[in-house]
Amino acid sequence: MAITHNLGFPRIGAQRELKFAQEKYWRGEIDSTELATCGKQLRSKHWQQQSPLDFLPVGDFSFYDQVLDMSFALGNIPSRAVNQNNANNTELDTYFRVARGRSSKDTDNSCIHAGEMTKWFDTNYHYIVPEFTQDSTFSLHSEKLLLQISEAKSHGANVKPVIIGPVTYLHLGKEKDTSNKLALLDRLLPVYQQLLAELANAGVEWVQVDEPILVTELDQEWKQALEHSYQFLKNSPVKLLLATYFGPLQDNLAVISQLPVSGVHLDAINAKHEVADLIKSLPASSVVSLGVINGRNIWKTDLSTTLNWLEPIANELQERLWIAPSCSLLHVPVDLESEEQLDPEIKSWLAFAHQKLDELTTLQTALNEGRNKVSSELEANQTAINSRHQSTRVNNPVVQQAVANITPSLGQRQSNFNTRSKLQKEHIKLPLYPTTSIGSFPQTAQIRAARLRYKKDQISESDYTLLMQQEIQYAVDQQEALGLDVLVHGEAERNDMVEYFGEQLQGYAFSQFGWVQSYGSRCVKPPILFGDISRPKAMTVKWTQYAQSLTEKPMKGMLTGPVTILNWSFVRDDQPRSLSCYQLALAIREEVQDLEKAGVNIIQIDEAALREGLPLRQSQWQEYLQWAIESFRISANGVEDNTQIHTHMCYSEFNDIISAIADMDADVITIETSRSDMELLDVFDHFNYPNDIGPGVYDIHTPNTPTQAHIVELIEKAAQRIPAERLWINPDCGLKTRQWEEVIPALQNMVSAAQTLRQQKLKAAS
Ligand SMILES: CN1c2c(nc(N)[nH]c2=O)NC[C@@H]1CNc1ccc(C(=O)N[C@@H](CCC(=O)N[C@@H](CCC(=O)N[C@@H](CCC(=O)O)C(=O)O)C(=O)O)C(=O)O)cc1
Ligand SMILES: N[C@@H](CCS)C(=O)O
Ligand SMILES: [Zn+2]
Repeated sequence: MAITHNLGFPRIGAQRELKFAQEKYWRGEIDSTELATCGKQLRSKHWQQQSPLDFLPVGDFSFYDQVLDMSFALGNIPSRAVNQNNANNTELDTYFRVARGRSSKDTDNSCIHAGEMTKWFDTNYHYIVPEFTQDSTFSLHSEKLLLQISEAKSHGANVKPVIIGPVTYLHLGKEKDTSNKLALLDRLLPVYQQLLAELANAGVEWVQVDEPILVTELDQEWKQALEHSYQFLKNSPVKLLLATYFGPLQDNLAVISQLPVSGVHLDAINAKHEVADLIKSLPASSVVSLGVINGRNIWKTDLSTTLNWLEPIANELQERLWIAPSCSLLHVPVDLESEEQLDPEIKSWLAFAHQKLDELTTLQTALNEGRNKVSSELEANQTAINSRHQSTRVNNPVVQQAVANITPSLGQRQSNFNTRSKLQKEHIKLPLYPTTSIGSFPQTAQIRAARLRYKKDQISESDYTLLMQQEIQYAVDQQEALGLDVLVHGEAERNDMVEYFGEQLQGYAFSQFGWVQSYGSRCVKPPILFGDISRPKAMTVKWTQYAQSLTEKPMKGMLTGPVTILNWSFVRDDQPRSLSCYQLALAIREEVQDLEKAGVNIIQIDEAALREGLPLRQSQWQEYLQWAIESFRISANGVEDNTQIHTHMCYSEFNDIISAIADMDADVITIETSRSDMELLDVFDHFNYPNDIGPGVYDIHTPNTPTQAHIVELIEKAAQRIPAERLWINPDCGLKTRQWEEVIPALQNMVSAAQTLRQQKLKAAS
């Protein structure tokens, strides 16, 4: 008898109800009761939808982030966020203050900095990093989880709370002083023990304890921490299902098999080859939960092939076999049925969260009652799988041939950087410390509303073009007035830096409602890469040309690079990622060349997700970097020497991959550095990185205006590491999430900082 369960359900809501409620609360348009009601309704709806499963997840809902929720449950709240001055301060306000730097009640815009945010393993979800000091203490605050357990039970459900395990929790966090966070483990474990006791009191039988760090390379001390922790929790009054996901266990399989837990969940999509060894290594009483439905993509599961593999395992394990998606469904959209505009053939190949759970229950019925009980479901599934395999829309021989014809020369510039740099200086006249921005300007409600009207056919294409041109004109005027040196068109016409390109490339499909949470209330709608990629026509040229027509200053063309498009799309599972990336590289190369032909002298190719896309295990980095860097080079290097190629990356910890970054050979790289006080530049200095660098001089994630003096200070620090002649001045990242009222004074200070430094340099020279 196989048992079904789910590791987590998307909480944002099929219509992004949670996002809209969060943002209304932050704007003061609804109160905390209304926000709580929205949360309760969503949870209730989601449990209802998961009701065919044997165990429902509880604790996967969050008003911002599940890691932050864990910090609150463990009483690990940064003291700066606890506002003692405000008697009306609620826990919700404190919570949002940690998440966002301020809460809806902080009308004074007080400068409490938000908790650091970083990506959740190799996904596009971002969590709030727990903070530790040597004085950190922990205390249990389980009220919210207990309340949700009783809510779930009122649905008559078998509940399975989901918590982040103690070792992963510590591993994910950051020491804010010189302490060693592992030393905190013994303070943390009693709180976990207390939590498990409270869950038992609430009638819980199983608790899912997530320890995804088990799919990463772990030092001996972290392996020991796992052993120590689960020995400590061994006599807990609930059964523990230790959940790992996102990859194989490799040498950690030996660790996990020694842990005294009642069950283990393995990602059987990415670690199918480890299933037999895991079963062998676990005690005969242990539950084996297999993640057999891919929780990271949107493709239908091949149910018959899965059953061929799973049936013997089910026979062997009997009631010890649990089946589930490979990981939480947080990373996929909610419901395919909402999609009305997807091509029916492509739609028939897809499964979102709802459909994945349907697949799971079909597998369960087939295993427990025989395939003939679900013969029509299996037949329909097989038809869809065959249709995808055989579709002529997937394969494009011309594209396949073009990839086969790739030679190293495609990734080579004509001359080396020194020669190019001289030519570019003659061609594009720029002052010392040239100022620029990263590309996007505020995506105002007006811009989004215009796009929505266009998508709903309420305005014509020409009206929409006109509206976007007005936005471009506005952005250009502002930049002229500010005195920036290299201008951008502002990206008003782009819904998202990846989806926008997906919408225009052949081989991509895109959804209407396929939203996935990226952080807090912010969502992305990853385009669906289903076939060979080609570019039917130019994608950005007319907007850039229009922008250039409005100014004498150089206008930077703005593209997203192949690696970032790949990493932030739902990708094919029928060919290696590297192959899809090369196809994207060829398409972007054509766009770069068209921009150059149209007279655009500076072209930025954003690779925001190149560093982020590194595999979880360092042993796989080289292989990834080889094809990723080559793809970037293919996209960028088909231009004349006097065309200047820029790239941009927001997450700029380059210590381990600086030679790969240098191999990209972009003429200019703009990076995020302001919060590190320019220390992230050390590695460029030590490596003698040869090309130009624009270290971000202010953090775009906060509404605070950087002062001119602070920017000057940062640039001076940068100039201690990189020769001034090779420095550019720009913000850390794009400005799409900011408002014009914030952008203007910040850029004013940035431009005047550059002017001050130029004058200082002149004086010093005379
Ligand atoms: C740099 N980042 C990105 C990542 N991944 C990407 N694919 N793209 C990125 O930029 N990963 C790492 C980071 C994550 N950061 C962000 C930052 C900001 C957002 C964000 O603002 N998301 C928006 C949605 C953006 C979008 O696609 N907008 C569309 C649709 C707009 C919309 O919702 N329209 C409403 C009506 C609105 C109105 O009337 O005013 C509707 O359709 O109902 C568009 O502009 O057309 C968000 O709101 O969450 C994401 C990740
Ligand atoms: N050109 C993009 C890069 C973001 S990482 C922007 O400015 O938004
Ligand atoms: Zn960026």
